[in-house]
Parts: sequence; structure tokens; C-alpha cells
Amino acid sequence: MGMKPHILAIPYPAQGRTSNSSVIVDDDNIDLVSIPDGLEPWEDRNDFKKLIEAISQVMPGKLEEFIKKINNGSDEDEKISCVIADENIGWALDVAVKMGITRAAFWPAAAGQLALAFSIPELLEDGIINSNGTPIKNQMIQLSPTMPAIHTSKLGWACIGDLATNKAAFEIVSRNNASVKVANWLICNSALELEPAAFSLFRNILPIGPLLSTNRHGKSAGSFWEEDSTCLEWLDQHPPDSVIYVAVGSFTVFDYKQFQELALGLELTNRPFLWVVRPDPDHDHAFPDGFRDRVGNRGQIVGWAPQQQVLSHPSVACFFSHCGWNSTMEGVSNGVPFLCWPYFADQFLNQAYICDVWKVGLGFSNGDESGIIKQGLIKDKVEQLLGDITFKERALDLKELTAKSVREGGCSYSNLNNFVEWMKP
Ligand SMILES: O=c1ccn([C@@H]2O[C@H](COP(=O)(O)OP(=O)(O)O[C@H]3O[C@H](CO)[C@@H](O)[C@H](O)[C@H]3O)[C@@H](O)[C@H]2O)c(=O)[nH]1
Repeated sequence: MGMKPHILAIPYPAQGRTSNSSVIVDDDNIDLVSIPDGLEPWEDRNDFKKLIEAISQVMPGKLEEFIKKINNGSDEDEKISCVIADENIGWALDVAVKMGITRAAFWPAAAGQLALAFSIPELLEDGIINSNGTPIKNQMIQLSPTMPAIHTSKLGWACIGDLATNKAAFEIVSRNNASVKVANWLICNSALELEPAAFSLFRNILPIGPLLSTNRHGKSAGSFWEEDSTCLEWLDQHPPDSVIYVAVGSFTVFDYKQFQELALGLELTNRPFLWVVRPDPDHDHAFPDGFRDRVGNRGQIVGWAPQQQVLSHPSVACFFSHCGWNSTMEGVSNGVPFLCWPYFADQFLNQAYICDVWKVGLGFSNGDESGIIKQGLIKDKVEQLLGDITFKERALDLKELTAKSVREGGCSYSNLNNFVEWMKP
């Protein structure tokens, strides 16, 4: 009998990434261990520069120690035989090489986003960005005619925070470009049907997605926050295609004024809404005066929703989303049209896929002179999206296309199976 592989899967230490990490193996066979990310528990993990620097300084050494501890002295079949690491932590692949372990990189976002990262040498050569990754040309760019066009200011690493944060992000992206070359496999949580142009530009990126909990062999590995499932019963009380689901992921931070406008905008729509408002000790989420009383049972507010169950619920009409890639894949897989509210990094490209390429959603332009998107505009966009049946029709077509890819005979299905076969020693 062949030996069982012992795989070490290392997600990026953030919510969106951990949600994919237990998909490939049976949960009974998973041990969850943690490696320090270099920050103390009370330090601010929303300080991106600090987080990414701490991670790349502290985690490689800790990972090496951890692997040594397991591999020295274990029985042969206990030894780690393969490392799967998030592409964003390319150093983990370097550690695997150093220790003679086979390795795969997992890209949790759009292949188009990775294609942009892989195009850094050309972007530098064409004088579109400088050596800090800062855009020096003010223009739209498009890697190929069927890929989404994005503005240079919205290149993933160039819209994370202040200049120093963006520079730190750019350095890491560039370093990852080098590290990923040592990966034996580069798998991506997307489908060929969703991004044919990106996958044909970089054929080493293999789509295995969308990875969803409904396709999982076991149960979810869990999230950082506790899910409030009472909202499913609340959804049951509403007619099909009636509820606006609002969730902006694990990083988005709203400014006070924008939060208030969003609340008033939802109130103005006169439609039922389910709104995820994460409890955040650092930011004040004051609702407008009298808001909770006025909306009453029409507005359900939860700290963290079972999002995939929510999106598959028939009463959900549209998804007001920050366009994180997992949310994007979950909305697409459930045939739900989007209202796009991107916040940073790859979310602008994801919005461009949703609005311009797949045409299953609408975005907002930049808001008023202070950048605030007003309540009236929020209401108008909801009406525009839900008033035009073609958004829903295209969303349902896209759902079917993606579902085919993860079914037997589909492209993602066979890539995933080949990958699993490869991991077996
Ligand atoms: O109430 C909620 C809200 C969200 N989720 C889940 O949380 C995940 C959120 O993931 P995602 O939509 O990707 O957002 P982020 O957590 O913000 O993701 C980070 O990682 C993504 C993948 O790399 C990037 O695309 C994003 O820009 C980045 O912010 C999804 O699986 C959701 O189902 C819940 O379960 N309940």
C-alpha cells in the first residue's frame, strides 16, 4: 500500500484566505496548528504595512523550525511531503525548497490579478510604474483585449494605503514573482470560463475553482468571527429575489459619514436588507438617529453571516459587496447580481470583471467631492440593477458556466483531480 501524503497547507493569515484552506482533504485528517505572524495579539492587523512586514520577517524562521520539528524524528509517513502555500507568502515556497519538500502555490484571487503582477517587468519597461511600483502614467491598462481594463492607480499594490505601504506591498509582490517560480504547481481559485484571457496569457496558472463550502468534502475550517445563523430564518420570511445582502468583507473600514449614507440609502430603497456590520472596537458604527426603529424588521443587521448560505437563499436579490475574490466567486456561483463597492487592492479589478466583462453588476463612480457616495445614488443603483432583468439572466448563465467547470468533466474538476494525484507520494 502506498504511503499517505502529509501535506502542510499554509494560508495567508487573513480571513478571506483561510476560508479556502480545508477544501482539498477530508476534515478528519486535518490538524490545525498555528505559527506566530510576528505581531502581538493587541497589535493592529489592519495596519497593512506593519502586518506584511512582520509576516515576512518572522514567519519564515518559525515555519522552518516547525517543519524541522515534525520531520526530524517522525516516522517516514508522518514527514511533511508537500507544502501548499498562498502565493502571497512566497517565502514559504522558498523554505520548502530549502528543506527539499515539493511545493505548490495557491493563488486565492483572480488569475487576472496575478497576470498583472507577472507583468511588472513590462509595466516597468513601458514606464507605466516606477521602481517603487508607483504608477507614473495616468491611463487605463488592459493586458489583452478580452481582459478587464483598469486604471493605473488601481493596480493591486498601488491602492492599499499610503505610499510607504504601497511600496512595501510592491516589494512583496515582486519577491513573490520570483518565489513562485520554484513552485511545482500554481493553482488558482478561479475557473477557465471566467477568465479565459488571463489563463491563456499565463498557462502555468491552473484554475481549480471556485472552491466553495458546498463542494467541500468535509465541513468548514471556520472563520475568525462567530456566524449568526438567525438571519437564515429571517430570509425565509421574504419572497424570492427581494432582499439586498450587504457585506464588505473582513478588511473594509468605513468612514463614519459613508456608513451613515449607506444606512440611509438602504432605508430609502424600501426593500428588505440583510447587512453585515462587523463589531469593530476601533471604529464607531453609529447608525443614523432613529434608523433602527424606522427600518424595524425590514433591516436585519448581523455581526457575521453564513455568507455562502445567504447567497444561495432564494430571497436574496442582489449582493452589495466589496468585491473580495471569495465574495465574487460566491456571488457568481449562486447567480446573484452585484452592486460593487471596492475598497482596496484587487477589488477594483474584480469589480471590472463583474461590471465590464461578465456584466452581472453595477458600480458607483467616485462619489461627491469628498468621495462620499450619497444615499440617493445608492437607492438609484439598487433600482437600476433590480429593474433590469438582464443582470439576473446573465448572472444565472454565469452560474451555470462555473458550475460546469467544477463538475466531473469540467476544467477545474480535472485540474483539481490531477493536482490531488500529484500530491500522492
Ligand atoms: O458576514 C460574512 C462576511 C463574509 N464571509 C466570508 O468571508 C470571506 C470573505 O472573503 P473575500 O470576499 O475574499 O474578502 P476579504 O476577506 O476582504 O479578502 C481578502 O482576500 C481576498 C482573496 O485574496 C481578496 O480578493 C480581497 O481583496 C482581500 O480583502 C468569504 O468567503 C465570505 O463568505 C462570511 O462568511 N460572513
